Amino acid sequence: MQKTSDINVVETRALPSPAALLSELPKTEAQSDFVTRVRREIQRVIFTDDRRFLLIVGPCSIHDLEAGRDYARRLAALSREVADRVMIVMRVYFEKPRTTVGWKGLVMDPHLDGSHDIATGLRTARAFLREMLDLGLPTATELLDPITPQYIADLICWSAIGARTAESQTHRQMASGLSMPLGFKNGTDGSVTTAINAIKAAAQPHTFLGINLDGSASAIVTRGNPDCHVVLRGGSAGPNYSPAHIAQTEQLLAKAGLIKSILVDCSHDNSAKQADRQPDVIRELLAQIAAGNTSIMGAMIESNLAAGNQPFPQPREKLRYGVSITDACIDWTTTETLVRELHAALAPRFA
Ligand SMILES: O=C[C@H](O)[C@H](O)COP(=O)(O)O
Ligand SMILES: C=C(OP(=O)(O)O)C(=O)O
Repeated sequence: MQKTSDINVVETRALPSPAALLSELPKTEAQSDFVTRVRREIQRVIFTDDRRFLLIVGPCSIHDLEAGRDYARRLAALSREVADRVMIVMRVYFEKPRTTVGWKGLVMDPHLDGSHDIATGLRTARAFLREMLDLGLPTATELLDPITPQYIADLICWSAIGARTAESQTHRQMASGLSMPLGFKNGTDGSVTTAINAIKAAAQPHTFLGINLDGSASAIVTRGNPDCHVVLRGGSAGPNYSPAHIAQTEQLLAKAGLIKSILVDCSHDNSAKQADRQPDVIRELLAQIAAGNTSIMGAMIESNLAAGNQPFPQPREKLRYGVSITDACIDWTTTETLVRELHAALAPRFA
């Protein structure tokens, strides 16, 4: 008989079940309380009465755990310093969507060598998230593969669905069952309607295919996630954080019956992938806030210990410490100065 399936499948490798990983690396009561409290605080910043500015900041991707810890310790200290006006959440991104191909993040390839040891990737991600929470640092990530959340989502305070997947029904369904506030990016073509449609879809109940905690194929039945918002990240036509773009997004949100709450990603097409333009984007947002804007509730910045990025793949021992292997970032000193500037500029709001 002719073979009609698995023609292009080389191998299937069994993974530990989510339940096995959760029991190997359980969360403590303190971590659970922290995640619950932070999610509630973020929800209040997005939708109700917490007037702090939500700042999602950190590396484009985590590839070196020691550098990630080094960055996190600095960010935790800075976060305590500005906590009265700025709510800092660290980008702890383990899954990277690619325009064509490239390294897909620590979950998919933790050894950075194309061996794709996903079991180790999931274990590493979970262990690292626990460390972040123990530092008192809220966690943000992009959820890309629809199975990954079963292994790590209990340790995540805020998540993103990226520009390449905001239009995907699979991701909207997944979002409908997630327990944390979540930002949908506008499409890579700049379409904000994509993100708005995603918010509407994710708020509804869904039933879809997934795995349960034991790893068995299951129909997952969700309630709908009411805590989703728009993230403006620019698009193929250029940036979308100008007063005119913000006003247009407010109108689209109002027309859809959604709250006018917008987070601006200062990176990606909002800075033409020139990382050092990100401070200017923050300054423009601050100018709009000073002029009376109330819909901009936060921003995202790609930042690392050192500026820029470095070519990848290349031998691990040749990688420069604290430098991104995905998108370029601003360095720590620039980040620290910018966050303090943001904190100072927000003083009138709390006077
Ligand atoms: O944030 C990361 C990147 O912009 C995204 O993963 C796409 O990267 P690529 O265009 O280099 O594949
Ligand atoms: C991939 C990312 O962003 P976007 O989906 O906006 O390209 C990201 O924030 O890492």
